[in-house]
Amino acid sequence: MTEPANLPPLNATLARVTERIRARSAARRADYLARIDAAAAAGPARAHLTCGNQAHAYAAMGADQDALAKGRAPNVGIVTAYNDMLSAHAPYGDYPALIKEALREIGATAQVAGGVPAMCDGVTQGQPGMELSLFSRDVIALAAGVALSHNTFDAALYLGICDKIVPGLIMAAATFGHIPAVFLPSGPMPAGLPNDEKAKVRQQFATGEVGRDKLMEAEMASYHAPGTCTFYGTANTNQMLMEFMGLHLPGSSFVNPGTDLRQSLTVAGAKRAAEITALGNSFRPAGRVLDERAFVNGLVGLMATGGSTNLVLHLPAMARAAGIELDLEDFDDISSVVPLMAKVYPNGLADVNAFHAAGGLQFLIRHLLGAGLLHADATTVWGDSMADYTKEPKLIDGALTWVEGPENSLNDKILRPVVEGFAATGGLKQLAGNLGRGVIKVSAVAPERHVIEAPARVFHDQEAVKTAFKAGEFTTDTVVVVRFQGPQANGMPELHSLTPTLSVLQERGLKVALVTDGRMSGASGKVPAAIHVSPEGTCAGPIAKLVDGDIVRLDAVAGTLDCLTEGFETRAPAQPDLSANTHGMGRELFETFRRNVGPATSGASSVL
Ligand SMILES: O=C(O)[C@H](O)[C@@H](O)[C@H](O)[C@H](O)COP(=O)(O)O
Ligand code: SF4
Repeated sequence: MTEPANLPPLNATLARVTERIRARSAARRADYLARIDAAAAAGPARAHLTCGNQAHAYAAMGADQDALAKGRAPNVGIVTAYNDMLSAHAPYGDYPALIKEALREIGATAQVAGGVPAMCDGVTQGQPGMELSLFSRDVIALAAGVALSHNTFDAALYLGICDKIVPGLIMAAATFGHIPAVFLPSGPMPAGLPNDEKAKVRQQFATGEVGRDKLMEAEMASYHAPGTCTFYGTANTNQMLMEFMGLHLPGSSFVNPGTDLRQSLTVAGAKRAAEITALGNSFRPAGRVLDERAFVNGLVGLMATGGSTNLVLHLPAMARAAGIELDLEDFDDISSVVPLMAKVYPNGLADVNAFHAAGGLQFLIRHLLGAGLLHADATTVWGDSMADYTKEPKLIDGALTWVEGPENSLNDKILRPVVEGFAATGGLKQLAGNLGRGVIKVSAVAPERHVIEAPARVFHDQEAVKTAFKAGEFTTDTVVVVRFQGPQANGMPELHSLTPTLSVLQERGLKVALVTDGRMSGASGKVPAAIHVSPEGTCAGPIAKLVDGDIVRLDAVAGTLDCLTEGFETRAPAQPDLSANTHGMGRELFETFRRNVGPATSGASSVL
C-alpha cells in the first residue's frame, strides 16, 4: 500500500465539493460540534445519574453490577435491530451475549440499551406495508434515541444493516455524537440461485410461462439462509458506506455470518468500542468521525460501486443529523469524477460474495486512494487514515490479523481499477427539467436506453400498471408515469414490483421508462427510471399535470426530464382521492409523518 505520506493530493473536484459542503454547513456544524463537545466534556455518562437512576439501570445485570456501579470501566450500549423478518438481521440474536462476554474479558461491560424496529423491504415489496418503509427510518432514529437516552453509556454498538436501518441508526449515532459509535454487520448469506436467474423466472411468471410453484421455488433458492441478500441493493450499499465512512472495522462488511472470522470480527468490534471511549486515550466520538470528509468519502463509494438510489434520500438526512448539509449537486459533481469500478447485480451478474472474493471494498479503497479520490486522512473508529481500510481481516493461527488486500482485481468483470472503470462516471445521475428534479441509476441501464422519448401513460398506483400490462395495452414505446407516490402522498414506497413487467416490455423491443415521484429498490436496475421526482404530485408538482399521450423525454446523458407537449404547464394538477392511503396496515398511525415529511430532494425526513 502506498503509505499515506506518498498518496497523491486530493482530487480538485473532491476538494472543492468538500469545501462547498463545509461552507454551506458552517453555522449548523459549529453549533453541532459545540453541543457534542460540551456533552463529552461533562464527563462519563454514568456520573450524572443519581444512585436511584443507577440502581434501576444495573438491577438486572447480575455479575456485571459491581463493575457498573464502580463506574470506572467503559459501559457500552447495544442498539439492536434484531428480528427474524430480515435475513440480514436474524444473526443479531446471538450478538448481545457474545458482546457482553467479550467486554468482560477486558474489564468492561455492555447493556442492551434498546431495540429498534426493522422492516424488510423484500417482505413488504408491493404491499401496503411498504408505505411505512421510508418513515421507518426516522422511527428507527427516534427509537435509538429512546434507548440511548438512559445515558449510562460511554460508547454505542449499532446492530443494523438493511435499507432504512443503517440510515436511521446513523441519524441517532450523530445525535449522540458525543460518544463513539461502532457498527457491527452480520455479512451476506452464501450465494444461492443467481439474481439474474431469479429475475428471469419472475418475468416468466409475469407472462404466464411458469406457475406460482416454479416462482416460489426460484425465490426460495435465491433467499435461502441467514445473512444479507446478495444483490447490491440498499443494504449492501449501506455496508459499503460503513467502511468508506469509517464506522465498521476494516474489511468486515462482507464476511459471511456463522463463520469463525465473523465471530472474531464481532468480538473485535465490541472491544474497539470500549477502547475509543473518553475514558481511554483514543477518544473517537461519532460526531468527529461523521464529518464532511466521511460524507464525501461515502459519496465516492456510492458512485464507484453504482450503489442504491435510496442513499440519495438517506445521506442528506444522515448528514443533517451531524450538522452537515448535503445537496444533490454534491452527488452530481462527485459522480462526474468517480468512475464506476464495480459491477454487482443489478449492475452486473455477480453477487456481493463474488465482489468480495474479487477484492471487494479493500481493492476499491486502495485504488481510489491511489488516484486521490478519497480523503486519506479521515478519522475512523480504527485510526486516522483510510489506508487502514485497504487491509482485510484474516484468522491466522486463530488470531485475527489484518493483511493488505489484493493490489489487482481477481475478476475484472466485477472489479476494475480507476483507470479501467466500467464507465467514466459514477452510477447515479441527477435530472432536472420542466417536470422537476429527480435521479436515475444509469449504472444498470444499457447505454442505448439512456435517452427515452415517448408518449406517457399516466397511473396513480403500480397495480394499475400491471393490470394494463395483463390487458395487453402496452404495444408501443411508452413512458410509464406512476404519480402520487411521494412522501406526503403515501410515504414514497418502492415500486420495484414493476420491474418484471417493465423488463418484459423492454425485452419485447419497446423503449420504456418509468417516471415517478416514488422510489425504486436498490435491486432495481435495467429499466430506465426517473425517480424521486420533486415537487411530488400531491404538492402540485408538474408531474400532476401530465395526461396520457403527452410526450415525455428522459435524458440521462444531458440530465434532463421534460414534458415536450405544448402548454402542459397551464393545466390544473390532477387531484385524485388518496384517502385509501390513510388507513390499513398501520398507515393510520403515520398521518403525522405524511403531514410533516420534507421533500425527497432533502432526504424526505419527518424529524430532521
Ligand atoms: O433497496 C433495496 O435494496 C430493496 O428495498 C431491497 O432491500 C428489497 O428487499 C428488494 O425488494 C429486494 O428485492 P426483490 O424484491 O427483488 O426480492
Ligand atoms: S436486503 Fe432487503 S430483502 Fe434482504 S433482508 Fe435486507 S431488507 Fe430484507
